[in-house]
Amino acid sequence: MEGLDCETRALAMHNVHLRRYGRVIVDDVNLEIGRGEKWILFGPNGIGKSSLISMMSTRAFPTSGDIDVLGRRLGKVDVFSYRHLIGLSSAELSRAFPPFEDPLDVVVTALSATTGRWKDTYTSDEYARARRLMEDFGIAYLAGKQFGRLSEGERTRTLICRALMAQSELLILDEPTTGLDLGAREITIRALSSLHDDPRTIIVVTHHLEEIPQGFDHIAIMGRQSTVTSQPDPADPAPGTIEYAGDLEHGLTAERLSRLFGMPLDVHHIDDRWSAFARI
Ligand SMILES: Nc1ncnc2c1ncn2[C@@H]1O[C@H](COP(=O)(O)OP(=O)(O)OP(=O)(O)O)[C@@H](O)[C@H]1O
Repeated sequence: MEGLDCETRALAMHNVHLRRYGRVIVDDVNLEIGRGEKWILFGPNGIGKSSLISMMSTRAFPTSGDIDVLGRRLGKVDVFSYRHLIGLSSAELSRAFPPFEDPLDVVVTALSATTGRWKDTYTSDEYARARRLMEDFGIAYLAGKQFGRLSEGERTRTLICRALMAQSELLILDEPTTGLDLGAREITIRALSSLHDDPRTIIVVTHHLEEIPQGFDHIAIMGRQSTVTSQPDPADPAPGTIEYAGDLEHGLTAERLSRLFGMPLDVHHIDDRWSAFARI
């Protein structure tokens, strides 16, 4: 692969395709992310963002193409030898925990990359760090409760704390503000904005421009792979691919977003926050 070398590259995808049950979901994705960079992954519903995240986090393998995560080629190196270097927060991951698990343990078990505490033990310093993270995200009160009984917003924030707890080099947060009320959303965006100079590589998936944390200055935008057949088929939509990867300012244009969502949109960037609205 060209571009960044493996020392400076956190992630590289080259001609990546993913097929599920005979249907191509992700088509010809090429993407390079440098170590320490802060990226947004953006695109319409069903375009393949979560599928891409599954591969970036070593939970799924491409049907064809090459993926290098933290310098290891997916499929060539045992993923369990380096998965602890990847912090992940996603709705899918939240289903992996026993319902009676203490949210504090959900956070602290990131250190051993396990989902469910058993014989593993953690130091008081490690628990203190987990509690501090939960305080930062406004969920310190959840310690001692049961993970399975949390609201969607509480679960989401617990998983973000868990992703930050791990000694990871790559952090992937899939829709970290889903289900959060306005206050919780702003606390989360502020906490993520404070990571702008963190040495870790961070990728945040979001649907809403106003949820882009400050300091996240790269964006990968997914769109439908254009086909030679002119008419789009709603029953069998074309697979998703990366149609733009680069800096936010050049990526988030009204013209591109209007085309992507099939409606005239205005894009605003005020006081370091982005937003988009349909043109009336
Ligand atoms: N295991 C699977 N088997 C079959 N189809 C799948 C599978 N996983 C995802 N898909 C399909 O692949 C497409 C992309 O799904 P994916 O969840 O990656 O999209 P997304 O961009 O994350 O969507 P959203 O924004 O709605 O969360 C969808 O059409 C989905 O139905």
